[in-house]
Amino acid sequence: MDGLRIVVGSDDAGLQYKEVLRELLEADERVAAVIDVGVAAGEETAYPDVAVDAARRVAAGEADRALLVCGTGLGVAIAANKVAGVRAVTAHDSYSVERAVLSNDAQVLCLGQRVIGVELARRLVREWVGHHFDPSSPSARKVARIVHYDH
Ligand SMILES: O=C[C@H](O)[C@H](O)COP(=O)(O)O
Repeated sequence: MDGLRIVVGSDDAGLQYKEVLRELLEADERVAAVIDVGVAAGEETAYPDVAVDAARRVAAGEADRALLVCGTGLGVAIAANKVAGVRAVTAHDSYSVERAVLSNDAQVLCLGQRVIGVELARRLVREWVGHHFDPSSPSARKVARIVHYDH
């Protein structure tokens, strides 16, 4: 399997975790490329703008996945889901992260810096990179129904 191309992004409330998680992904041999869409320190871009930028890159095929961080992981998910073809989830436990990929073929994982500790965030991201959707699984026809409602 080819390495993943992953977009990372956050607002100011998620910046610290975004930096930590970007470094973790850059050091992961399962990851081919990491594209950072901000924010940088001192920037206050609103979370919907960062999330939609990242989601559009996934929808355009520029990246395979996106990892987004805000205070709760909620706003970035709501915004990313506005982009047709993108399935973004907020997940703060191991099982949900697994099922987000295996059941929902979600390309975007959203985390809340104000919700979980950094070590849990790191663990969830390491696990997330190891999950891959199986298009021949029984879940595929359900995901196809989500895709149907994109149009
Ligand atoms: O979902 C929104 C995020 O948690 C964001 O980082 C903080 O948003 P707020 O400043 O509107 O609470």
